[in-house]
Amino acid sequence: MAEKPTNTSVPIPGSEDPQKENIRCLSTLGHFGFECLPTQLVNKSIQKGFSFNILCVGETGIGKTTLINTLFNTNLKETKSSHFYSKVGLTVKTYELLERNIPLRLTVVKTVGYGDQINKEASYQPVVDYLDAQFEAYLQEELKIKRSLADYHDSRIHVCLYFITPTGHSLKSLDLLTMKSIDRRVNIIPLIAKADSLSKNDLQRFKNNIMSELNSNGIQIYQFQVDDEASAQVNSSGLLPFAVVGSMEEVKVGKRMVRGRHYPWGVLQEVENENHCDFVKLRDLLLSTNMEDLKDQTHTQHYECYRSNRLQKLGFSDTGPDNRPVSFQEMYEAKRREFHNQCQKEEEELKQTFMQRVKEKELTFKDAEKELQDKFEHLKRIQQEEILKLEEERRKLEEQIIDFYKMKAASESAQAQVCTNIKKDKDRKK
Ligand SMILES: Nc1nc2c(ncn2[C@@H]2O[C@H](COP(=O)(O)OP(=O)(O)OP(=O)(O)O)[C@@H](O)[C@H]2O)c(=O)[nH]1
Repeated sequence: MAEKPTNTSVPIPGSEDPQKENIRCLSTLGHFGFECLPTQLVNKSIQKGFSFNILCVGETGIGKTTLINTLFNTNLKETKSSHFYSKVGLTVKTYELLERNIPLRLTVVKTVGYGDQINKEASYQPVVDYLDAQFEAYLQEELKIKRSLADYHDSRIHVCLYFITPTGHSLKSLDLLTMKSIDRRVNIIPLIAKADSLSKNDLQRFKNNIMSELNSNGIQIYQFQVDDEASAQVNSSGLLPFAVVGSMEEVKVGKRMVRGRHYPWGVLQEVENENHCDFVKLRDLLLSTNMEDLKDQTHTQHYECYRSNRLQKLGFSDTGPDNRPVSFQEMYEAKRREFHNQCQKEEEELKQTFMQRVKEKELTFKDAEKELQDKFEHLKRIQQEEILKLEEERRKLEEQIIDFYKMKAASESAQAQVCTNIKKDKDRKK
């Protein structure tokens, strides 16, 4: 593309026009040219609207819903969950919020029944699976030929608010297990929930214990961006994890109405008083200064990590076996060849196995045939012997019959002779 001449007036040394020295320079009242780019971006973003996805992980009744309501100063309708679920579940709800004409599509994902089971693996696995499923859905959309990423509802989680039970001691094994398994998948911000139940000294000790446990277990939590002074301080000032108190209850203090928790003994815990808890710091850092960074980190760090692992598992890589960079086309061709060779190899192996089995079967059939033939010959021999025996017996029987008839004839003629002789005797006597 041809470069357009620019309108900048950089004076060339020695070329000052003495006539122009008296020209007045007026600064413009409006904005012109590309200095309007940020305005264009702002207008476009407002038109498009913003979206933010929060995952709240914490035990049942730890104050997840109350804190989200307090953060967004709204009343997101939630049903209370029970302690008797057989496994951990997740509720996903999306709300359309508006603050001074800035639309925000807020998705709140909340654990249900977390920490109520004996099997710890069953408690954190659904969270891990959910995070991966959102990355997978985005990856599938990216890999489509016809992508619609502009209006795609990106459900990847931008931040995980991890609610730590205010025991005052240390983290539970479930906290460590869960955070360890999700820290490469999401930006974790640890919170001490219901911090009003801890004294000031206990709270600071608890915070120190938690941070040293997270460090010693190599758990990576979200690092607030360093180009913002207030955010950068948080990383090293001992403020983390944020001690938060949630409440939507409005109480009159002097002439102003504040949100706070009123106790039976009369003291008031103000939610938005920085001397009472870290709620304001959390809200400022989360919503005012770091929201875009959280989304960036989700895309550039966590999603990128998932994507590269997933593609590597599918056999893709940026370099060949000789460490030479390879293009996607080359990789595709190599994979296709590899697949083709693999198919051929498997086909060959199948053929060999088939031939081997045919040979084996043939041998078995031959053996069986021979066995049958032998049996047949044996039976035939037995049958012939039987026939011969029967023939012999028949012959003997026939001889006996002939003898019998002969004897019968002889006896009949003898009987006839006797009868004749008797008759003759009788006739003679007469
Ligand atoms: N003391 C104290 N109580 C709180 C705080 N936040 C919430 N609660 C109370 O804790 C109870 C449970 O709060 P929810 O916000 O419903 O807790 P949840 O974690 O969303 O509960 P499930 O969704 O049912 O697991 C309610 O009675 C709240 O008023 C807090 O900061 N301090």
